[in-house]
Amino acid sequence: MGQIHHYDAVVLGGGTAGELVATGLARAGRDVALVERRLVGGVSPYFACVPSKSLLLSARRGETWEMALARRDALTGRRRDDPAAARMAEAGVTVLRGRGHVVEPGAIDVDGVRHGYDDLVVCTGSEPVVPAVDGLGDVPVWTSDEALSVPDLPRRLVILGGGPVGCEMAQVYASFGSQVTLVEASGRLLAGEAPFTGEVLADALRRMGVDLRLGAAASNAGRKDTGLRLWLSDGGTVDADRVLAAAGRRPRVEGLGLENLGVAVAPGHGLPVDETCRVPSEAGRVWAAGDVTGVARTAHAARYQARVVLSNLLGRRRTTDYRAIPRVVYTTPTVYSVGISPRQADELGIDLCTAGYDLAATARAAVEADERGRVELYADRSRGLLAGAAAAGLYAEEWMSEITLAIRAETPLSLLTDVVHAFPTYGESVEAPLRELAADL
Ligand SMILES: Cc1cc2nc3c(=O)[nH]c(=O)nc-3n(C[C@H](O)[C@H](O)[C@H](O)COP(=O)(O)OP(=O)(O)OC[C@H]3O[C@@H](n4cnc5c(N)ncnc54)[C@H](O)[C@@H]3O)c2cc1C
Ligand SMILES: NC(=O)c1ccc[n+]([C@@H]2O[C@H](COP(=O)([O-])OP(=O)(O)OC[C@H]3O[C@@H](n4cnc5c(N)ncnc54)[C@H](O)[C@@H]3O)[C@@H](O)[C@H]2O)c1
Repeated sequence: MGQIHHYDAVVLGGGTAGELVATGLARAGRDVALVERRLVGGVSPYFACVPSKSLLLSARRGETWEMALARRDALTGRRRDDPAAARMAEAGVTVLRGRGHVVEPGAIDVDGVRHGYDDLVVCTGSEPVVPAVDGLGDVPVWTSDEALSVPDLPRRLVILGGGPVGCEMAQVYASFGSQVTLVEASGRLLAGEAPFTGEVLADALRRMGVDLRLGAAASNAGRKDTGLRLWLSDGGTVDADRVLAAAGRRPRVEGLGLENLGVAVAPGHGLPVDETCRVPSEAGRVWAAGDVTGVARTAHAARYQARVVLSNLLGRRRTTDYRAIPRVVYTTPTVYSVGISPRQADELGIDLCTAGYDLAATARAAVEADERGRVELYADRSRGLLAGAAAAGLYAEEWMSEITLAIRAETPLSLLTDVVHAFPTYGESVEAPLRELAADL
């Protein structure tokens, strides 16, 4: 097998992270190839962030399913990647279509053709986990890929998992008329986040007619004359026409030839990276960014890590700081979490001082005629600084950025309490809890 070209860098995986690294390197004059086996752009524009947010917006506006599909398919470019590939070419990136597999340090095979590189950047993303449920292979199962790309509107949909994907999809499909049952193994929705967020969301979903089965896992599945049946660990059953597996995603590390670089990945974990996003390896310069690292698993975190890799590759040392990466669920109301959660604080033995505020007490809630939601701020008592926050409320994805900045910048509470918010906004809701924390610490 002859080597056809030696690149300064090969980026393996052309999603959110890979595109950013590859274009940045090319624009800086480096000879760079992007290896992509499916669609240039990865999952976000075609199967994840963009279509899910489009459908949620259509649901909120009360559009018909047909209008929502038309909007979704236009925004995703009907899942064609020509524009994204053209952007790469314009930036000077060589796109190598096919499956990449490292054969030895400095050499990668792409569908039978060998290419050389100085730096390798692994940006292969993640893949959905279909839970091990007996009989699930015999019934129609979607992952978010299908739920966000096909035109079907199942009459009865059962969703396995009450994380961000399960909650967003429950709201979408229930809004457009599917009878939705959501099965979540732990006792609440968004199990890793502040408990009130899952409660606010559960209330919103129940009001739309979603049947929530919390604290129950699916144990068996089978076909029925009309559709399928799921048997749950709490003895209950669910009849439906389709299952949507929303039970998490795993970093895509298999089949990449990482063993040929002496890189070991612990089962169920992401590709290990140091604070510069470099993969510890004896075999050359290997970097990683995005879901494959398993760190923060959002598009904005993928872009952040990609910028860190890019900077280091261009000779400007930069390190990551994950203290204030937002985690947002774009339902109505929105759930926004950032920094440390009460559960993480418990696990880490961090003493949190908590102050909260119900959005109903803001003038904005009266104006919007929407009193749902709450904000909670968490300060690290030993440091006297904000360490985390959570909010469930309309537009929280916009008005919580200030708290994100405060956590990242370690802004003193005395200064935060001097910030003036416009009236009438939901943003005013952080003023009272900030004063409370400043008084307590
Ligand atoms: C339903 C859903 C909704 C989401 N909504 C949001 C949201 O609203 N906001 C948000 O911030 N995040 C959201 N996310 C998460 C977000 O989509 C991901 O964090 C982000 O897209 C990860 O980007 P990435 O570059 O790491 O991976 P990807 O975009 O998955 O890119 C990886 C690429 O690598 C390619 N690849 C893999 N292996 C190989 C190989 N061997 N050879 C060649 N190519 C290969 C794949 O084909 C893929 O194109 C959502 C996720 C889902 C599932
Ligand atoms: N808005 C966003 O930023 C956004 C939106 C969607 C997804 N994402 C990303 O995608 C990733 C995957 O999201 P997700 O919601 O699929 O995963 P998740 O891991 O967040 O949640 C999966 C849930 O499924 C439950 N579960 C697992 N097996 C089950 C079973 N057999 N029966 C019932 N419940 C079961 C788990 O208890 C868990 O609560 C997340 O890491 C997230 O960062 C982000």
